[in-house]
Amino acid sequence: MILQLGELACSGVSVTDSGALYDKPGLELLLVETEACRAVIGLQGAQVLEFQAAGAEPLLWLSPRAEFRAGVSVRGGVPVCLPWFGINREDPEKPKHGFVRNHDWQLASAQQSDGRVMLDFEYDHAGDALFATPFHCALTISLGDSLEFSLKVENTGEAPSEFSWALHTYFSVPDIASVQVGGLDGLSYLDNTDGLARKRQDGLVHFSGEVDRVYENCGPLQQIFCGRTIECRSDLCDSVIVWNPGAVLANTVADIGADGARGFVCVEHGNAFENSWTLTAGEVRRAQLRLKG
Ligand SMILES: O=P(O)(O)OC[C@H]1O[C@H](O)[C@H](O)[C@@H](O)[C@@H]1O
Repeated sequence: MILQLGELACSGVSVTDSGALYDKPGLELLLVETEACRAVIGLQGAQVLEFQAAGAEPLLWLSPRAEFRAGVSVRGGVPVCLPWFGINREDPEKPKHGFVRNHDWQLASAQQSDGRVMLDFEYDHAGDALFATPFHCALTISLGDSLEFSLKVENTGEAPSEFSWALHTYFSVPDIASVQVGGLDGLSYLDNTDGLARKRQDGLVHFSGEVDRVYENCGPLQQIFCGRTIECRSDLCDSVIVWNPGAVLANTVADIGADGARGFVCVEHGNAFENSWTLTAGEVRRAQLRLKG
């Protein structure tokens, strides 16, 4: 069953829009305000835009230059990249990071229990020229003292198909120059700033300019050290992508800007490249992510 927003009757959750919250009309949003947290979620892309647990700093970065327009991904929060991550390997002309981040999802349910708000979003793709395989995906977003995601993807077509994806989290940090990312030591990664050359991570990840790396076959825990420690715990997310454009590249991106890159680090969880999922006809796969800090 799909909820019409007007029927939403979950305590702590209200319907608003980007005009009311950011003075930039264009997108419908949900505002979650409970004793445990405050969060903003866009119907477009089922994208969490803000999350702040009670007594903690804001977890996510939302660009002050973000656009709120139908069909355009909002810069910040947690965009969902799917059914392919990054540049489409068969046709680089196709939109980067797939298309589900640029379309409205359906809200299937909203409930509050044990102090957490749970929002169930669904997205159905019929199969088209962009991606021939029809699929169904469901994303449960759980909001309490942590921000949690549970993603399910189902191949509803009649032939096997490859899916790659990521929860592309923008974490808010005071200054990228002093950020370090842990939990990736000893892993090999594909360096997207060097033609996807395969390299090996030695110790913590540091930032002194553009960093764009895909780590494969990762463990379940990464940490972001940025004055506080943010913990990312995942289940069945074998790829971790670490990205910051650095000031030079950021200056060429309208919705970031040269000074914007200082304030965030992307540590993205999913399954891409070698870890992409091949789903047979009717097959369902799931993955989880929990963010706390
Ligand atoms: O600008 P977008 O399409 O949202 O992509 C933003 C970034 O996402 C990922 O982290 C990729 O690894 C980067 O190469 C890309 O630039």
